[in-house]
Amino acid sequence: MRMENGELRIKKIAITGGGTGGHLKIAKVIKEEFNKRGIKPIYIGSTSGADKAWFENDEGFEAKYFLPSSGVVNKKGFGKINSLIHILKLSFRAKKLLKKHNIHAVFSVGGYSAAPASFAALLNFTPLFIHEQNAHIGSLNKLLKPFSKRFFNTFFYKDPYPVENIFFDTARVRKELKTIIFLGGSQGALAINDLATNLAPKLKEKNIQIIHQTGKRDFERIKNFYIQNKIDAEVFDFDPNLVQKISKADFAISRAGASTLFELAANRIPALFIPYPYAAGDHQYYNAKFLEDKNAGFVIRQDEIDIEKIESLIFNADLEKISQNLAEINKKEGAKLIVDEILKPFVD
Ligand SMILES: CC(=O)N[C@H]1[C@@H](OP(=O)(O)OP(=O)(O)OC[C@H]2O[C@@H](n3ccc(=O)[nH]c3=O)[C@H](O)[C@@H]2O)O[C@H](CO)[C@@H](O)[C@@H]1O
Repeated sequence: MRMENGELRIKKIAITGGGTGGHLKIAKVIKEEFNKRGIKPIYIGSTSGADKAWFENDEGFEAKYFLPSSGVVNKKGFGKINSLIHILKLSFRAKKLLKKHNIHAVFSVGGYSAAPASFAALLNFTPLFIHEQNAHIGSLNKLLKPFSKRFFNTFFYKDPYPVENIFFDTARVRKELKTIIFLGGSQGALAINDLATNLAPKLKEKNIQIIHQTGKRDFERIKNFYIQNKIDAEVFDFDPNLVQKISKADFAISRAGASTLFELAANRIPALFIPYPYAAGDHQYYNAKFLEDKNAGFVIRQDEIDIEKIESLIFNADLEKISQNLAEINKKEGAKLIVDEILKPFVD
């Protein structure tokens, strides 16, 4: 396992977890950092959620496994007990996979999809590294935290949040509002879509360009709205190259999922966050509050949306000041630091 002649000889890593885009994005960025170092990790995710869609055809992994794991948090009574037994069985399956690939470290991004391989790591005495994305610790991460070798988090421990370097490389200080972008997170958000359509006439009047990510469910409705109202807008459901859209904009109105939030911060684009109200522990609100407290963004709860107030905020915000303050929120090389830490025992 040790390094010989300055070279890392054995480095077998498993990445686990997913469910939604926010978790999967971390898994992807970390995988790419391992790939840069000539390491192809294995991936252990779930058949539920978006894991397969993101990684099934990803050649950056040596092998991919999708186990039938699902959440236990919202279940009660026998349902909960059955789910726990099911996870235990899957953990033994994952344990065999870790053995088969001779895995030296497991990196988890959390979520139900991470449960089997994380428990398997503990059963095998394999070091477990956890990345918690949010300002409120998820239930699986809370349970596993005391057993983890390292627990990464930007809000509590100031670890840089791993985002693709391109968000930093295309960053610029915003000074004037010419283009606005609406973002609903990996699945889109009806509340953000409705807010956008309410603001659109005023934005048109002020000659402000609109970019709008709708999510799949609401794409047709929103596209038709802009056509019917003769408002020019760049509308899309999901674009894997989101940075290209964000970097063109001068202000964002967005859900407060952690990956989106730190990508926006890296690009130094001022944002108004409308947190998803049902996120566990209200974590999207606390994610956004972290920025607002540093004068690096705004947060308004979904049930407190007031169009006039929001118009006034958008048109009067000191974009330059916020954009400058955003420089302190996230630092480049978040993925590099995590991978360095995971590989540390194998480097002299
Ligand atoms: C409802 C809910 O609980 N959502 C959680 C979920 O959010 P969600 O899955 O929406 O995740 P985030 O907002 O954190 O990230 C979305 C990711 O998808 C990417 N993207 C999005 C749109 C697009 O068109 N193209 C694209 O590539 C973004 O660049 C970003 O990297 O995981 C996050 C990370 O744990 C949490 O903070 C969120 O609270």
